[in-house]
Amino acid sequence: MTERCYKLYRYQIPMDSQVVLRNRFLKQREGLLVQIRCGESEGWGEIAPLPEFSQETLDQAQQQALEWLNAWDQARSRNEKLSLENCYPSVAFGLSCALAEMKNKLTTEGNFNAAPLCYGDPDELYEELDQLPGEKIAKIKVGLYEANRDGLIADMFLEAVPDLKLRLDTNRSWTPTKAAMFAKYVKPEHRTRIQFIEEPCKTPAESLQFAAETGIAIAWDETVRDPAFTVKAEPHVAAIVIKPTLVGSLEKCVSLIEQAHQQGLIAVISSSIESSFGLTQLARIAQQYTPNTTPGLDTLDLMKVQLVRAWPNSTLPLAGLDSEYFTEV
Ligand SMILES: O=C(O)CCC(=O)c1ccccc1C(=O)O
Ligand SMILES: [Mg+2]
Repeated sequence: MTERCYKLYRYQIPMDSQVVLRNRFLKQREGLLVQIRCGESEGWGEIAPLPEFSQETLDQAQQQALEWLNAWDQARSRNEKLSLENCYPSVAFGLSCALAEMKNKLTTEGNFNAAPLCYGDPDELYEELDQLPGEKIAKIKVGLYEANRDGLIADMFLEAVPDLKLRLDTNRSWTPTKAAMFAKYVKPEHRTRIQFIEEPCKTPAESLQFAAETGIAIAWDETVRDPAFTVKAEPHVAAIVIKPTLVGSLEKCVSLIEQAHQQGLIAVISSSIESSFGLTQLARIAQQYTPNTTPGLDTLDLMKVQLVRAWPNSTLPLAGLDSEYFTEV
């Protein structure tokens, strides 16, 4: 009989003091690493509900993960499978990753060419773009300042860097009037190099209307997590953004990716501010399932330390399971 065992490690790491999530500062990032072992095979995953975005709390996720693992152990001893269907998204994602790793279903190669993320200082982005290998693609958070300023900045980048493609993210913050102000400052000949704006307006209908009026492509992010969401090709919709920690199991994410590709849409694997452990696993998922798309994973530098697995070329210190950041559950 194969011996099965599992362990949870809870982590808490300090963040850059500047990180704001919706309405609050995120001073610490907390989550769990899960290890499962079946005989000689071992797999790991990260379960890290994101405050302000996930419905579940970390305590709820931890309890559910323990219950599932216990039930899984029993089910496996009867040679049965146990579904992740009814688990919280963060739990389903972390556990499905651990299972996939254990079964050697996840490639070891990763796509670490994440799109550099810019929160507003253009000079920082110029520097990063200079050093970017391959496709020149960057992401700017907009909707935080005035819409005409956002438009000016986007247009300036597109003018200054002729092979640059931009992703913009408004997080549903513009009214139709503000969205129109933004567009007014982006010259029509530059608009095709906006790969997409994620959720420009407060509602999907307004975002579609904006895209139709301006010819600027959009992408769904928040909308993907709407229980009623289905993948469908619509005019000016270029992409769906998939944040696995907020979406669910690897299988569910892969199904969304396949549906997107069938409909001619880009699927972008993106961060929910996981630790370097989770981010490197997301880079591997991106490499395996969206090999031609730059993932949105440039969030490691919001943290002060990396955990267990290092992101290539990151200068942040790497802490192990025996470090002060971990407690075994
Ligand atoms: O998508 C990316 O490139 C980075 C991740 C990101 O922007 C994000 C990370 C956590 C929560 C929300 C968001 C967002 O898309 O607004
Ligand atoms: Mg977004």
